[in-house]
Amino acid sequence: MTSKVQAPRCTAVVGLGMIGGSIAAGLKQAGWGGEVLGCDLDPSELAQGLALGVIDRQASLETVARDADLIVLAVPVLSIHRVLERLAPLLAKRQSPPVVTDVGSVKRRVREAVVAVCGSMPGWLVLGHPIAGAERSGVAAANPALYRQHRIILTPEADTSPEALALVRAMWQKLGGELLEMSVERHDEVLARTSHLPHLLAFSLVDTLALQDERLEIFRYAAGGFRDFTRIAGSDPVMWRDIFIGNRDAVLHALDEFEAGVARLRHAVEAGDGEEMLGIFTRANHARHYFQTLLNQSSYQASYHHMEQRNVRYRAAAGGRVEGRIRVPGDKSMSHRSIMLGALAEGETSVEGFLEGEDSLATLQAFRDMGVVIEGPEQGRVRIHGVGLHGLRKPAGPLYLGNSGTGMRLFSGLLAGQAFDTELTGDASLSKRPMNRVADPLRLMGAVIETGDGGRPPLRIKGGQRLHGVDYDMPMASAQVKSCLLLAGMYAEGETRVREPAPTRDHTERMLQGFGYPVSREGAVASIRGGGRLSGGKIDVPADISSAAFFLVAASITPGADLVLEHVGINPTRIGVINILREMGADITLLDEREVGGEPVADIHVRHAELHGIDIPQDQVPLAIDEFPVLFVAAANAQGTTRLRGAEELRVKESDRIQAMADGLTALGVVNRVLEDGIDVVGGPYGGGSVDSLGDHRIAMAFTVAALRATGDIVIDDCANVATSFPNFEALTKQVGMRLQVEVERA
Ligand SMILES: O=C(O)C1=C[C@@H](OP(=O)(O)O)[C@@H](O)[C@H](O)C1
Ligand SMILES: C=C(OP(=O)(O)O)C(=O)O
Repeated sequence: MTSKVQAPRCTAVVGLGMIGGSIAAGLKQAGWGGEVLGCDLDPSELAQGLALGVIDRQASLETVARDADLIVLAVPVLSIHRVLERLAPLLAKRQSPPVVTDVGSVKRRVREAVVAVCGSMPGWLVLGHPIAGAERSGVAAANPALYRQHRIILTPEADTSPEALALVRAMWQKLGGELLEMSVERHDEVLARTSHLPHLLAFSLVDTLALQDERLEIFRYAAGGFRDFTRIAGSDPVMWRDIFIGNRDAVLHALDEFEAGVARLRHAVEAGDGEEMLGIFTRANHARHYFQTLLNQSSYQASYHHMEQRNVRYRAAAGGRVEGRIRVPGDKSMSHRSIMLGALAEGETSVEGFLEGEDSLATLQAFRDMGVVIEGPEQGRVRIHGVGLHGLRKPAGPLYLGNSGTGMRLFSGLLAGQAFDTELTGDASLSKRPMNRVADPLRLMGAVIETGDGGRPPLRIKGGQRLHGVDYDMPMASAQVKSCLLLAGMYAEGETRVREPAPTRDHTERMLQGFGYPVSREGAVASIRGGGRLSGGKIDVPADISSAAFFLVAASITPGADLVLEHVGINPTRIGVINILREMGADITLLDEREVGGEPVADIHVRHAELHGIDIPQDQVPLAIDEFPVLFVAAANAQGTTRLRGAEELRVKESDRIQAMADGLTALGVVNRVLEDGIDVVGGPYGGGSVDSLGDHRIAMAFTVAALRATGDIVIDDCANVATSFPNFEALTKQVGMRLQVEVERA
């Protein structure tokens, strides 16, 4: 309970069934304080509640109205009207009314009942609904843990009293619930879809089968599927009758949507349309997995669903070892591109080594939203049923790209050439990142794009535009901008030419070629002609050198370290981190160099070495752009000063990476000096401390590595986004001997 709210002297539960009983029992068990009264029409329920210790005292409604400071109405929805008719005049006699709340599964109907009795919604009444239940009913089934880690929806009105709301929130928090607030209308729509419709289907399926088979013979054979699907048909019939009467319109609307969906599937089954079935089943399968991980909460999902944020805190204990052989997850840049080109290709594309991180999963989901059938991912394997360059369908809503700058910038190019309008959105971090770098050149090509304030997301892209090739000089060295324009170039008339001020990663060019789409390169210019086609094939995504970088530095700075990183992509436009570390004195050897699907790959052997500070060569900056956070940690462990210049791009990544790293290093006692386009880091011993990753995955991982040589533990806040690029980071750190503990707390 929050410290401001005083627990009431007397809490009353009116309606002592399973739901009300669980509230009473939970409050008593959690030490809510004061007396807990039970009130029910059925004297045997009350007697049982008393015998079981669920309540302290049985009470009439008159006693409740006189004594209670908090009243929970846990009666069926259609009985609320009747209870209020008796309760309201009794409460009117009190000087200050108690706080009243309810637990009904439909809210509009309850509000109507309140208004009918009281004339308007009183400020002391807070409507609520715990999303928890069980098939058993009656106080004997009361479970004090029923609400723990379950969602509790409150639907306060504009004039609900803040004190009343705070008390009801405190009660649910005491019971372990997780609170959400929304409007009455939204609640009823959401619940119609997520709860009422599935119950309706379960009741109906069991009833239909039971009627067909009077001796219920069929149920003897009913296996897991039937059992799982129909479990909820065992729920309380009276409660559910009330819910369907109470939420009639929203339920009918949900049922209409469902019938349309069933009709589509029926048609596919009738026509033997395997492709359509696969589409429906893979989308459903994915949605189901996604839903299951929702409660585990990554920030991607939390911000999309406007859920209570959690702070994932890393506690990296000082010291540790770095040894063994590991394979870090698949390359993020290539994973995004494999889905994009696979979806736009003709024929199937199978991908291995796909990064199952949130950024690339957001890209995958966006194509599903545009009608592309994608099987997997399962252990890095994905099969994409390409629809061709003109086969995408208009998505039903905005495409949500989470934390991913690459996603948003590459999508803007390929969507500028589609026949339909789209909107691209992202999380809080992505919503602050500059998008004019793609919107401006795309407009030169004839695209129509609106950005949010200051050239930030969301991006609204108008479809049906005729694009034409341009000759574009990029003002910054950005592979995302280059890739965006090359993708748009496939839809443009004539040739699109992009000149880069310094070489940047060339995965788009390589992969386009691999899909049979010609791209030419003369010096600093990459060019493409519109009107070609992509043909699907196989893609092997190597391990991501940007993820390997954390372990390259970890091993380099840790005495005795000896580590092999397997199957890492060593594309020359990505190996700045190796070049820079070697120049600092690192002991890094490439083993078994080979080419896999058009990309060079090697196992990387790295051992501890004494590092020394250097002036980082400017031509290496774009080739190591994502690796600087952890390179600064290498610098903190080197003899002398390491100087970085020409890296202003670091200021517009998931965080301002120059400032975020400088602040964290300073907190540990590492001397540094910040410049507009870089930083000086002075090597030397440093301590532990608290740092904020600012929700930036690479800052979080960099400070985890720093702990290997710190004299105290490093605590890092806001680390959920590590899952965007490196979902098994924690497991791999443990595997090599680092000492990372992950804690999750409600923010
Ligand atoms: O094209 C890509 O896949 C990427 C390009 C780089 O961004 P910029 O193009 O902004 O430099 C990099 O920081 C990002 O992580 C991935
Ligand atoms: C900058 C990065 O990614 P993005 O731009 O795709 O968000 C990164 O992964 O470091």
